[in-house]
Amino acid sequence: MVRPPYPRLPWLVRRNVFLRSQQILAVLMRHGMDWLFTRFAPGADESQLARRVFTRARRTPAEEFVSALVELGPTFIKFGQALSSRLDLLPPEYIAELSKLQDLVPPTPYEQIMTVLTNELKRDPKDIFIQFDPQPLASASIGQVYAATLWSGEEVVVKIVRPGAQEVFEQDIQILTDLAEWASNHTVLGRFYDLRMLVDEFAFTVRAEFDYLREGQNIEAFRTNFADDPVVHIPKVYWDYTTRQVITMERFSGIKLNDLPALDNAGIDRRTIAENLMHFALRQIFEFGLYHADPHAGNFFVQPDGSLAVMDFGMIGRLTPGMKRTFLGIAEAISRRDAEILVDELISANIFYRELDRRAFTREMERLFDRFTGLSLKDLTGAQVMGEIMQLVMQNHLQLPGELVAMTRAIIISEGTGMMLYPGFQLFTFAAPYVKRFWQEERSMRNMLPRISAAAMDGMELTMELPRRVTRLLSRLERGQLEVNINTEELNDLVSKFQKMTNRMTLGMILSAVIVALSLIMVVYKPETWQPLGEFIFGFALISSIVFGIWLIWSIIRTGRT
Ligand SMILES: Nc1ncnc2c1ncn2[C@@H]1O[C@H](COP(=O)(O)OP(=O)(O)OP(=O)(O)O)[C@@H](O)[C@H]1O
Repeated sequence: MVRPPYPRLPWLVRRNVFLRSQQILAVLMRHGMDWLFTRFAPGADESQLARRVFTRARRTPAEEFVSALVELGPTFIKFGQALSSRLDLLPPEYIAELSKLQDLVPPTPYEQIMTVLTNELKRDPKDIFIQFDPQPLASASIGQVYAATLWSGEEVVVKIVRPGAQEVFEQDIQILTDLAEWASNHTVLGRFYDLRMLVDEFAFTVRAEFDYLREGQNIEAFRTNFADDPVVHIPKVYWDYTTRQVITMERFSGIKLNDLPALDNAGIDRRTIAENLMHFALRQIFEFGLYHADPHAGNFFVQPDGSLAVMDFGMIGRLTPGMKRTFLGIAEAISRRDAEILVDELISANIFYRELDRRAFTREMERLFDRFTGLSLKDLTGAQVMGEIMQLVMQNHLQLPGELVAMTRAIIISEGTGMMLYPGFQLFTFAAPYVKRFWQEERSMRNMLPRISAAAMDGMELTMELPRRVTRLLSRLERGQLEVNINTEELNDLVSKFQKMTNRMTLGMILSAVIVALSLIMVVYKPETWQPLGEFIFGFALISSIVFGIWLIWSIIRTGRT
């Protein structure tokens, strides 16, 4: 992945960064999270570390983790929210705690927000809005949302970035990046996961959320995709009143999706709402490859006919056709209970891992499928199946691509809301026609032709290149110049073990030599002829040799290399 450049901070800010780093470390330690920084040592494993935390903390480690994030402020709360989607990295109890995180922060005073609005729109807001409610509809970590009315009478919401929020975010990101860098080289967590990539992905997503022009473009893309869909409504963006830090869009009304009593009172069929919600999720993924990555119930207003008005397009996921095929490959492997194919698909999905026992992983997956034997897909929920697969992925220290995990999470959240609305809702049954349509589209001539022609071009290129490459290879082989570079972690481990062994042997030989030399000196020179200084040096050398010798024997016994 390309690392987005982050601005080099001036000296004064760097000083603040230093102070903030100290504060962050202090908070983490106070919440019993020093295990995060446990230095890498062969044999250490996270379950031992987690147990240590259990014995130390009054609350569960997951609760401690979340309260530390809350104490550290908006960037860390957002980081926690991003981590709550990482079903592949964290155990379910952490995901459950992190999902409760809300970034509701005390509102920035109205006057300060108005200054941003005036500076951004370069006009007095009174010239644009006939009415502007000073009480925010919502106050999140990035921006505040206000209800307003344009002079034309159109009802809008105006989202305004909080002044200074991005500076604080950049400062915290620098610290998180430095921590991730250090932890990658020195800690147990860093041994298994690409922490730097995790922070980079997070920084990339949140930076995008600070850019309302981008959010406006996302909304436009969704409006185009769902223009002909009667059950999904996407707000209109007012571009004349939209800048990087201000976005003005159509205001929706309706009943929030999670307000079940209000939905029942209004007599709206809950099953229809659940199906509309899942229809929205599946069309995004299988048809457009562009999806709302945060489809929690609070982001939808239900209309009287059961259709859905969608809000909050800050977090958007994109899927390449390849990623879509991988996802469907995974779904097909699950439906056929074929562990081999499932592992193949996961591995080909560009996952990150440092070490993987593929056979053991496949066996564990087979065991998982055995547990599902006798159950049809109709009896299972997506959350159950994906949750269990993600558990195995986590236990084997695999890190899936962020897009794949975010999409899985989006489906699982929609399924959860669907089941809350209508307990009989079945994801797999409902999704089947969407999947079928996707495959038909995939295998249609229109889609196959470009892929076939690309493959044919690759094949031709290879055929033309092949004789030259084979000749070069053979001539190198004849000259004995063929070099093979092997650079694996295991080999490095082995080399370092050999070095340790050699060092010990050398040290042992030196110690033996010193002890033999000292014994000879004792025999040749009579102790009564010695000066006090000589006695001292002799005694010191003898005691040091004995201590060293004992340490050497003890360290050999400890590591079991006798
Ligand atoms: N188009 C809209 N019509 C009506 N209300 C809206 C609209 N957009 C946003 N809101 C209200 O403002 C709230 C916050 O909006 P939104 O989620 O877009 O802001 P945000 O700053 O991205 O917040 P968060 O960080 O929580 O996602 C929504 O839950 C909703 O109540």
